[in-house]
Amino acid sequence: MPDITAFDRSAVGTMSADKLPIVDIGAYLSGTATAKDRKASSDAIDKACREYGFFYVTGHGIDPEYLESLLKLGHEFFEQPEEVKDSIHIFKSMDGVRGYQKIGENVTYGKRDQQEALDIYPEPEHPTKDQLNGSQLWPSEADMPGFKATMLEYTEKMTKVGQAFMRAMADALGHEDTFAELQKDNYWVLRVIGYPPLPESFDAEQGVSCGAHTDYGCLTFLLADDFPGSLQVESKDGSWIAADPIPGAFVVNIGDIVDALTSHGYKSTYHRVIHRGTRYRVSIPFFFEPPRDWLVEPLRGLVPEGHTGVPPFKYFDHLKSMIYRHFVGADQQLPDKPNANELTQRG
Ligand SMILES: N=C(N)NCCCC[C@H](N)C(=O)O
Ligand SMILES: O=C(O)CCC(=O)C(=O)O
Ligand SMILES: [Fe+2]
Repeated sequence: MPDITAFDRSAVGTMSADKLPIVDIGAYLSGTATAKDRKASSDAIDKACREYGFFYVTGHGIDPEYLESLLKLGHEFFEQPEEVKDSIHIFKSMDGVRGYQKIGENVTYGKRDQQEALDIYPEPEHPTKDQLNGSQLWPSEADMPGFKATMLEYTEKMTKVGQAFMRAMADALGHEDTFAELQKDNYWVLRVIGYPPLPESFDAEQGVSCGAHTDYGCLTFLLADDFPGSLQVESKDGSWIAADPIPGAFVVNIGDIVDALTSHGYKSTYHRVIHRGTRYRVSIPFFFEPPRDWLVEPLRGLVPEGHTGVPPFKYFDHLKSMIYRHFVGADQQLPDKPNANELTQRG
């Protein structure tokens, strides 16, 4: 069980003046970079993954205007009439999780998040009612022309950036074979989130914009409207660092899978959203994931002496167990995170 009482994650808490590091992935995407360029890049990535698990990424090669247009599409989606959004509500999807969720229907550690959202997953070859195997619900072409094509195109572009990141990590950590497996048939999750501002005086005990959590996959690439202070990252001393957007950069964080693989060497860090003010905020996290049927095993040589590492688990089981506890009405006991504390308990 994760120790979520170690810090007071529900209260607003102390903010830190610390800033997240900036790393450049360009050397892993360009055909002309030298081995020296790649070394500089992978060293910086290694340091950022160990110290923060959260950083800014430049050199990804994705056009800033295109990214702006995606955020605009996100706004347009949430501005649709309630009936349009309801027509693709998750409760209407085959597997209960692909589509729209209203404000308060998302739950993090038992508290309702003050956000609405659209969850998008890869379309299975043969959709069924099995968990995470349904058909994706999309806004109709009449309501939102081009929305589906644009979002799917974005997942393709981001999968390539995620794979470049895996190459940088392989260079930093060794284990080329494992990292080669993490660069093909990658699963992904795309979430479009809308946050109305919290009321002037809100009770954190009743839930914030998004409660503190870690992400479940390999890497999260976040695209978000520029609202300083809204996204906050937990630092080692328990204070919160503002992960304010930087133009042209993604905010990137390590997820549970890379955390487990590296025996917590690369950290999946708790983060949360407390969005205040007067304007509506949209964010679009792209979750870069392992292949669907991947078995996660701690990498040899990275398990601290005297420990056994996180016991092997199936990535997709982890994803399903996390996803199906997210929504109102679901079983709301605290999820068992494979990355939390297990290492020291089993050592
Ligand atoms: N697919 C992902 N990672 N979605 C983001 C999760 C936000 C926290 C979630 N309600 C929780 O309870 O963990
Ligand atoms: O909206 C944000 O800035 C972050 C959202 C997030 O952490 C998530 O959905 O996993
Ligand atoms: Fe997150």
